[in-house]
Amino acid sequence: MFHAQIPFDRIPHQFKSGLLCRSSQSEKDGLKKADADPSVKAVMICGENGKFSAGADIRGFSSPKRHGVALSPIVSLIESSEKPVVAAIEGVALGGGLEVALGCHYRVAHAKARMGLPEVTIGLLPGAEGTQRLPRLIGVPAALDMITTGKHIPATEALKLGLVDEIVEENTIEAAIRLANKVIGQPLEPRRLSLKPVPKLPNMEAFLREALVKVKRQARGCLAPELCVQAVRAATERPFAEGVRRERELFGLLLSSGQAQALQYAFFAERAVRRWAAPGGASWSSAAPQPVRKAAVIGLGTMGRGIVTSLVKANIPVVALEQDLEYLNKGRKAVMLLLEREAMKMEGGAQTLDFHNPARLQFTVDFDLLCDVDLVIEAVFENMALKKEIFHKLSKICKPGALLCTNTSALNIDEIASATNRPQQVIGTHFFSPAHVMRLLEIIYGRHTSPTAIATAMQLAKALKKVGVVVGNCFGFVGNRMMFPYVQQAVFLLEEGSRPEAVDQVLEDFGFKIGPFRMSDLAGLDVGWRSRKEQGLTGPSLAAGTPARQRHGQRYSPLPDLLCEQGRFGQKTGKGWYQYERAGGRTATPDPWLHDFLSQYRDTHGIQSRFIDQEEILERCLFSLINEGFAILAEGIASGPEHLDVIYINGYGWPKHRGGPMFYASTVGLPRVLAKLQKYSEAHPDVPGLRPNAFLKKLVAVRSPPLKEWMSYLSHQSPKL
Ligand SMILES: CCCCCCCC(=O)CC(=O)SCCNC(=O)CCNC(=O)[C@H](O)C(C)(C)COP(=O)(O)OP(=O)(O)OC[C@H]1O[C@@H](n2cnc3c(N)ncnc32)[C@H](O)[C@@H]1OP(=O)(O)O
Ligand SMILES: NC(=O)C1=CN([C@@H]2O[C@H](COP(=O)(O)OP(=O)(O)OC[C@H]3O[C@@H](n4cnc5c(N)ncnc54)[C@H](O)[C@@H]3O)[C@@H](O)[C@H]2O)C=CC1
Repeated sequence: MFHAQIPFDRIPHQFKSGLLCRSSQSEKDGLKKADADPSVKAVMICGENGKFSAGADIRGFSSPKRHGVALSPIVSLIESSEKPVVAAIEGVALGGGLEVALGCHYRVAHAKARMGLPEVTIGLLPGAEGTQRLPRLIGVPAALDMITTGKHIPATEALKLGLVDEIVEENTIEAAIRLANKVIGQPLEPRRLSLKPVPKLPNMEAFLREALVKVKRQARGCLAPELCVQAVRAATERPFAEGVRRERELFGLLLSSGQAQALQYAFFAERAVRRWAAPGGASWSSAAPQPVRKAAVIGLGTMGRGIVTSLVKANIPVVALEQDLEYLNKGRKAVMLLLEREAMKMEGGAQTLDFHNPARLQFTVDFDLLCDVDLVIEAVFENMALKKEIFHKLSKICKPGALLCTNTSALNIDEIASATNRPQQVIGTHFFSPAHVMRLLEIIYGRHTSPTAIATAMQLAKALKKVGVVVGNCFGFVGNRMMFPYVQQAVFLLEEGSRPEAVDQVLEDFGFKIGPFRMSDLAGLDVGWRSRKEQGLTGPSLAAGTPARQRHGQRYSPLPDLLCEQGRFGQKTGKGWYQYERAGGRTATPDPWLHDFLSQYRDTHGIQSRFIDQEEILERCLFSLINEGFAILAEGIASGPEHLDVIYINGYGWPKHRGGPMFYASTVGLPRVLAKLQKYSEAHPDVPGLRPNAFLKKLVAVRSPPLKEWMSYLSHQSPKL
């Protein structure tokens, strides 16, 4: 028996999963030796440290020195061996790792192992013949599903699909050796996947056509899923060797598309933001979280019900509190409905949801029941006075160590904390709607927030399977602050001659899941209206004689206020920027009433309507958002551009294959972003959001360094960090 280990010479620090090395020379030599040695009757391939392989080192793909795909010859060599080769899969077999296993004649997996071809998620396709072998082994529908989604499947599912021959609860390597000994002398031809035909489907052509349509619709401009379908199609239409040539061609296309780079940047950015840093030098490496054994949520409206659902799913006992019995019953029904749906989705899986047990989920109107919780998340109306009243109460009732979190979307964390006797334990945990679905958790520290509180909130994000991003305190924090100028531009474009459907189309074509007007209709126009009234920008507190389209000397559009005054709150009222089939309807159709309203508005204010092209729509919306991003970086509200990008990808539907707004700016080129902002700012001098930020100008002046170097060009260490 010869035992080959996948070489692990490029293991990133603190990472125990093996990554394939570029040449894999030692493995190649070992296999050749085993084949030539008559005393070796069979070969077993396994990984190190309980992991088969997580595939190639992703950092290697962006390296200019990288040439071609070096793994295919090894996979072919394994497959063509005259002696049976058995893969012993423990931990993970992902990407190139699974492709190696597909080259083996037999596969044994540990029951806890996971397998997948995640290349699509980093903008690639399985480039070591995986798109050709997998359909031959498990059939086109299952292979397409794995290859186009990149999902990791558990060993039990792999066994059902026929991806592995055997699963074991205990020693995988011994089981693989046992199997290898058993099959010595048996013919290998039927086990060589490259020689097998792809199992036929009665309607293959129609199936592939439909798969392509579905994948394209979901991909929103991301190329990799579409090219994955094309590669699998090649497996169904061409002999193996030609299919491999096509796979290689498509792999090359993706590698040079720019999207792969953006997706790989996003992969590492998501991991980089875990290493948070805050004022006074506190950071992820020094601060330890407190355990959260029991939590409470106050307010069971849109956000609270999703937050409760998230906590229950993470197995954290919850007390859910409302202001009165009527709201409580409404909230309880909504939470139960969400949990029942979640339980249905989890049916058949290893985990179950225990939410009928009052020890796990309790509904109440009694604040005294919060006396023993470790953490409270407040999600009541966005009103400072109300929040302060609640936090004051909490600081009296909750035990001394309890963390007090607010889900405010924009309000000042320090002011909320000032109502308590423990400002060091007050922190913003900004969930995104729907809170049980969206992955982002923006974590906002105030002036007094302790490192332990930040570490605990980050730990909570992890427990909820969310991406926590730590940011500083300012109006709107990072995500909403960048969103304000974006939405503002969208509305200004309507004033100047565009229509909601035209603006949304451009941004949806760019890859956003939903354009700004459809988004406002979904979220409810009344939310922003209430906030503007509180800020004195509209409503009864607006000083008499204030010009309709100006506030504090800056351009202001009263259009959203006017819609709200007409009772047009969006989907909930059946009318907003669009019309809907009924109140609560979801299908947006352009509304002739709105078009007339816009023309009358322009006439009233003497605005000359003009045609606005797609380029201007895109640039004014995106570049104003990016410009705000530079301001946020310069003020030290976020530690780096990666934070802004992770926030936008996970909380605002920014297309991941464009890497986030700041990465996108770097691909467009900072000089171009600056020049365009200058141009638009000259045309609209009363719009501060278009005035190029000083940090952007500075970066251009120093010849636009790569994104990872930007922060080193900030002249001062920001007071926030
Ligand atoms: C021969 C060369 C050319 C061949 C070309 C043929 C085509 C290919 O071969 C194609 C490929 O394989 S592409 C790579 C496919 N594999 C993947 O996408 C796996 C990505 N990783 C994961 O899913 C999780 O990290 C995983 C499930 C593995 C582990 O999750 P955890 O939650 O336990 O850990 P993480 O926090 O995600 O990761 C720990 C550290 O490792 C870094 N890392 C993970 N996967 C990496 C990878 N594939 N390449 C480079 N670095 C990787 C990760 O960034 C993190 O680093 P630190 O933040 O510094 O700790
Ligand atoms: N709706 C959204 O998309 C997002 C909202 N947020 C923020 O989350 C918070 C909640 O927003 P929504 O859930 O949309 O509001 P909502 O209006 O849907 O729900 C608020 C709930 O709080 C309850 N409440 C009010 N006073 C209370 C009290 N004294 N004690 C207990 N419960 C009380 C209300 O009865 C209501 O059910 C706000 O601060 C908002 O800015 C944050 C992210 C997104």
